[in-house]
Amino acid sequence: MSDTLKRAAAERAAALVSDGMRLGLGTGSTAAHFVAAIGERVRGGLKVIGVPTSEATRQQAEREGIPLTTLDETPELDLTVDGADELDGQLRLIKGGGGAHLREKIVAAASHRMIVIADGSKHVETLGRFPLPIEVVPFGLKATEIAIAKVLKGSGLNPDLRLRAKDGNPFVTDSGNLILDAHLGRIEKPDALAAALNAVPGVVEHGLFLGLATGAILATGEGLVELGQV
Ligand SMILES: O=C(CO)[C@H](O)[C@H](O)COP(=O)(O)O
Repeated sequence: MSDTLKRAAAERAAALVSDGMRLGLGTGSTAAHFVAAIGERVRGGLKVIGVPTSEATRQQAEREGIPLTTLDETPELDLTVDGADELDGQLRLIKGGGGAHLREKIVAAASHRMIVIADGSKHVETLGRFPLPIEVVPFGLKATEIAIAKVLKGSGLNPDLRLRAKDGNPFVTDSGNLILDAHLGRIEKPDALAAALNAVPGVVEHGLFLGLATGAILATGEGLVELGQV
């Protein structure tokens, strides 16, 4: 997706923000355009507070001069704007390509509205082409991996799990955990899979976001397309 399209979706989302809003600030290259657009509006006098979904977003928001808070101080948010790796027609998402899905999901769940900003190519018929990120605690990694593989097999899915790496080392999340990326191809029953993964000890959070997004702004070559309530 070109940066211009990402920015267009982000700027449309930023236009939905008004004074006094408590915002969840997403993570990733598309969300970064939203944070930049909000920063510009804050410098122009907009009064908002934000909860960042990652350390990277926190640093960007601080540079932009966006006042920040935490979910401990502000447990209820008006609007979260975040990117996604995939979304389907029911606004079900795969997130976590940037490894931030644990905080992203907590922040989205604390928000009255969650708007996804993404390019049109992320809109799919069936989720699963993008590998599903599963965040696990480092303790007992092998046992947890075996348990997840059993769940995948039991769900009729290929248990192709790969430990995410960065610069030759295991990728470590902001919360000190590891990520197993599940290369599934198609997820026909996301609700059942989400429930089964949630039941595995050692799984902290997976990247299936079900019933959280309330709207989406998709940037396509032909312009912006809106899904759900925007
Ligand atoms: O879930 C995410 C990070 O954990 C991102 O929102 C997702 O990876 C999309 O990123 P980008 O906008 O860079 O394509």
